[in-house]
Amino acid sequence: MRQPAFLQALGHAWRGLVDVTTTQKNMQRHLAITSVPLLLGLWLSCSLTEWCLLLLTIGLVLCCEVINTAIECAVDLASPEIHPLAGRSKDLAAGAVLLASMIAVLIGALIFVPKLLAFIKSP
Ligand SMILES: Nc1ncnc2c1ncn2[C@@H]1O[C@H](COP(=O)(O)OP(=O)(O)OP(=O)(O)O)[C@@H](O)[C@H]1O
Repeated sequence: MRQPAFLQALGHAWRGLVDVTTTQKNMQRHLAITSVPLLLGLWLSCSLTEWCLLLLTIGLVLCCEVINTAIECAVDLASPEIHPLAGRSKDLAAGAVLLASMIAVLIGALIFVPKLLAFIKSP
């Protein structure tokens, strides 16, 4: 029996997530680093708003990495040989990941540094 179109699309999207997680070292690094703010958030009792901000920024970085990988695949297919535009396209996609990561670090610092300082100063 054929699956409904929505379930099929969900299956394709899930396959993409499994692909990027199992094949991309950078995605594995992002996922490993993600455990740091999650554990800090639990330990330092983040508020609901802070959790929303943390999850949004983590999601932003992970989504950028998925899109970066998709662009790399498409560029490799369209231009397996060296071409300035192919290089530019990959650099731009990687730049998006870097930008999202820098914003994530900044937001993490804004949330956790005051909490850590208060923890250190507390008797
Ligand atoms: N076809 C190409 N033409 C010109 N430059 C390229 C080409 N492919 C890759 N490059 C250059 O090499 C860099 C690294 O590309 P590569 O495909 O190895 O991605 P990567 O950064 O190693 O990503 P990942 O580690 O996620 O696979 C690109 O950012 C780009 O500057």
